[in-house]
Amino acid sequence: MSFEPDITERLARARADLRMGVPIVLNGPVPALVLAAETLTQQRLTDLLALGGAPVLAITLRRAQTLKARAYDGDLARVLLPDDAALPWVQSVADPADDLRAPMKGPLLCARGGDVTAHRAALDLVKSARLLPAAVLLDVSDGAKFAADHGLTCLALDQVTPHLAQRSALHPVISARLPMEVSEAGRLHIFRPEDGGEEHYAIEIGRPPRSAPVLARLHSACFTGDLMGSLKCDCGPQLRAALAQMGTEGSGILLYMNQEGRGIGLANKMRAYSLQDQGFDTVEANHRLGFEDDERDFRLGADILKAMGFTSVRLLTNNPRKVDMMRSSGVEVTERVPLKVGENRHNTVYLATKAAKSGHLL
Ligand SMILES: Nc1nc2c(ncn2[C@@H]2O[C@H](COP(=O)(O)OP(=O)(O)OP(=O)(O)O)[C@@H](O)[C@H]2O)c(=O)[nH]1
Ligand SMILES: [Zn+2]
Repeated sequence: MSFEPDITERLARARADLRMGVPIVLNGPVPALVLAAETLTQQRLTDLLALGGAPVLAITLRRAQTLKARAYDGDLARVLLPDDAALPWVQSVADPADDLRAPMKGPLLCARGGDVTAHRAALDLVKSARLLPAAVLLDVSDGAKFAADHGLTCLALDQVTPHLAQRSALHPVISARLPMEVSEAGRLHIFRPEDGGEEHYAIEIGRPPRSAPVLARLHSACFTGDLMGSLKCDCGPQLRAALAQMGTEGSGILLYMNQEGRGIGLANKMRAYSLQDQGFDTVEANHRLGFEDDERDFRLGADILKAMGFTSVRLLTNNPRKVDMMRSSGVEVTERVPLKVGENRHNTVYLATKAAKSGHLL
């Protein structure tokens, strides 16, 4: 029946459920009930514990390393919930906010052996829902029946896993003229992903010929820097300098990617800022939260360029990963154009950390 949602649509629904604190069921060889740790309530935790069995809190290897929990599963760990687990226990394993003030009393006991496909998919899902990367899972005997009885979204794990590994296709929605301070010949293009995720934008300055390398900037959203004039990073000045250079040259493409906080979302970026207030640097803060230092998929930017007919760029960046990713995605980078602006006394350490730990060019 054509009205039935396909796996892409069901995954979007599952992300929305997890963000609202509603459980989902991942139906594989060992069906599992899944709840995002961040949006778990005491009532749902109590109900989950009443089901019996051995619930676990899945966390990433990064978070496990901070907590000194044994990650027997390589990229993740399954921390066993104590019988009397209450919500604050789940929150303090998932969220590093109080790591220093009230360190977890260990040791945390972790499951080993068995299949972790559901746990891995659950972590992918909560990450893509822009929540903390931690999820509570409980094995249930009949996943489809459990989901139907409780009105929950039920996903077949053998469809979920290959789907999460792919990136979503982006489709052009609309474009319109946008006269701007840097150039009156501006045009804004909107691209929408199929997976229900955030839209990305391309700002075209002038009418760059598709046959020659275009001056291009792959810019990740930074609400604090781009809009609020934050001095903690260099994003706002980089955005304005890139547009100004395109205006001066008379043509260019600025891709404004809604990958806030290097792909972890604004709420998680603010969690990282709060950890930075406790003395951790930008990379350590991401790791303590359970993220990699950079969770962005730059290939989306290459997808937009190609959709617009560009095959070759002069890329405004100090980040060699952006250059590498463009090239491996089939977009030629004829030149890396450095973008050194916006250093101030608040972001000197941030910029030095990116150079030392993330390979940014000074
Ligand atoms: N997680 C996290 N994200 C941050 C922090 N500071 C800035 N960001 C984000 O970092 C990203 C910076 O994006 P870009 O300026 O496009 O990328 P870049 O890797 O610095 O590379 P170039 O500017 O091209 O050299 C934005 O998404 C910001 O929101 C931080 O301390 N933690
Ligand atoms: Zn920024």
